[in-house]
Amino acid sequence: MSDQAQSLRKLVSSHDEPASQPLVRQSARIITVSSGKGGVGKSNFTLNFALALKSLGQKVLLFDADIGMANIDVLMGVRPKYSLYHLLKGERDISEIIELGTHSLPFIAGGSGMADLFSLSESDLNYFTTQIEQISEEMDYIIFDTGAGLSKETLKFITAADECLVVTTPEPTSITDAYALIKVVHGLEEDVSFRLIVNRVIDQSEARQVADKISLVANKFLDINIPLLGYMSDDAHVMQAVKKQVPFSIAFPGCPAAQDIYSVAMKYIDVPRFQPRETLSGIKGFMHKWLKRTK
Ligand SMILES: Nc1ncnc2c1ncn2[C@@H]1O[C@H](COP(=O)(O)OP(=O)(O)OP(=O)(O)O)[C@@H](O)[C@H]1O
Repeated sequence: MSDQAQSLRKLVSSHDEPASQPLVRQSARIITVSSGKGGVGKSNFTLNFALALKSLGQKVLLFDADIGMANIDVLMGVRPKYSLYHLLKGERDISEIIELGTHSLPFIAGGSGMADLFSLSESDLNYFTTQIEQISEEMDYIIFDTGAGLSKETLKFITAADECLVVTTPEPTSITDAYALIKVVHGLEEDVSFRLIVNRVIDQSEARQVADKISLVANKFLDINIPLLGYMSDDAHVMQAVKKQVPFSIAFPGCPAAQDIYSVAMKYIDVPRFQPRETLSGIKGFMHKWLKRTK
């Protein structure tokens, strides 16, 4: 095993996995978290969802792919030394740009490098692909926090991934925009599956009502099901945690939103996979599709 592969393994290894256990892994599951409308709680959900999965023993890499508004580092109160920019400029390799955030969550800060990602030469793109494929072998999940809306860059990430978790609130504008996102992505790439996260709800039945509305229309016009993965309560602790720059599930572990996020993470890993594992395209499929749309 190369030095780089060894350092990556060390970086992502979870405390409950014995060092001697052989790692027979398939490619990581590639998830994007997105929303039609901005400001619906997508980044807070993504970060705390990744932390919850990690605390459940999963190996997770969080990739801040929100081009204009990368702020995962701000939510954790950390200042990353390196970002994607340094990888793309050939100044650092992939293991060096993976920063450790709250509770040692591995993440790649987006920042200015994200824009460069879309104007790389063929050979630089190949280098980026090889680097990303290398880390994927060490992960269970790679989660991309994408920008909100229908920008070309966001759509490239979503259409290349295995699954998109769509975050919406119960507001009609947010619901309409969530459906618009699903419709556009589905029109571009039918293989992407969707699940819904309804944020800022009073209770489960409100989340169910929102999910039913979206599912009904998606069923009728797109002939697809959009299951509800889970919800997060409207909870003042979220804003307090944002101000403290500590993820809410760590700052206030017993708060309603934190309890909800753990339920979502447990459901995510417990429920039989939405697609059988063998049919997932994994990082190779992701990079193939992503490159196709980037060239
Ligand atoms: N469950 C919640 N309860 C109460 N407030 C919330 C909740 N979720 C999010 N918020 C509030 O919404 C704000 C925006 O959240 P966040 O930055 O996660 O949204 P976003 O969708 O990622 O935004 P952007 O589109 O700018 O990337 C938070 O700072 C917080 O104040």
